[in-house]
Amino acid sequence: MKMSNKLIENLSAIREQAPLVHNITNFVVMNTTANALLAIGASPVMAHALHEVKDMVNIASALVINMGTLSEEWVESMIVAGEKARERKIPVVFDPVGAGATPYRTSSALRIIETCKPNIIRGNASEIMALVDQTMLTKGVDSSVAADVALESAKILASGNNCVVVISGEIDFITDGIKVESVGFGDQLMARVTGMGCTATAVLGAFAATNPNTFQAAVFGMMVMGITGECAASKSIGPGSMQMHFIDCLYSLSEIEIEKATCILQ
Ligand SMILES: Nc1ncnc2c1ncn2[C@@H]1O[C@H](COP(=O)(O)OP(=O)(O)OP(=O)(O)O)[C@@H](O)[C@H]1O
Ligand SMILES: Cc1ncsc1CCO
Ligand SMILES: [Mg+2]
Repeated sequence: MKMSNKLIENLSAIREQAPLVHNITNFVVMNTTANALLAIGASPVMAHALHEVKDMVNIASALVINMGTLSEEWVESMIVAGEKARERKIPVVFDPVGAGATPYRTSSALRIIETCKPNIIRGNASEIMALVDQTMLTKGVDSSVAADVALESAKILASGNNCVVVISGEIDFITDGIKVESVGFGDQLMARVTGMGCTATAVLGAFAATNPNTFQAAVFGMMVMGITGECAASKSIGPGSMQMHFIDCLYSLSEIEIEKATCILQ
């Protein structure tokens, strides 16, 4: 089967099954990531209370953990939810937002990885490097280096934790420690909208919920992010309209658009 057909099959599975994606995410992106998940055809729920996360994981098809606005109580909820997800064998996707910006973020990210054993870790280059080299500094939540600079760190992180690592940027890299895929779709306006990376992580949750091949789900999720980003940028005059068009393009993304975007890759 052609790669584009497999991607379309994975996207159709999301739209048909509407998997429940449980997000423990940050205050900045709760609304936009819920809208992105709805637009792609998944069913989002945001829930972080310690008293309910186990029960929510119990009915979910994937768990997305994002530490963008972390606090000690939230980290406890993330760990309890992650452990329950492992027990149920549903995919866990982790976004180490701002790892490397403060020691608390870096140590919390490492603790979450250790206990929740995520299937996919998605971050920008600085965040991924900070998880491997603790002297690396991240400028808040933004990367200060290009994605390819973090590739060796991503491989080490993936091999050491038996997971798939995604580095996002102008070019995205996906690795399981041995294989490496790159995704070149996307537009620079994406980096001017807050939470595009968090949206990518949530979208990966929807792909992983409906595709047992985690590596493939990660590649497809990033391809859809990039193709949608290009579609949205072509209709936008700046970050505000970009944010709106991104949701609309995700909703209407068609087989023809996917075929057209990927035909050069066959
Ligand atoms: N210059 C660029 N050209 C093309 N695509 C880009 C560019 N910068 C980012 N992207 C895309 O935007 C999305 C978000 O990636 P980015 O690396 O900016 O995440 P992030 O830094 O974690 O963002 P945030 O913390 O705001 O959520 C990815 O899908 C990525 O491919
Ligand atoms: C800006 C910002 N600060 C904490 S989380 C977040 C959303 C993008 O990562
Ligand atoms: Mg981020």
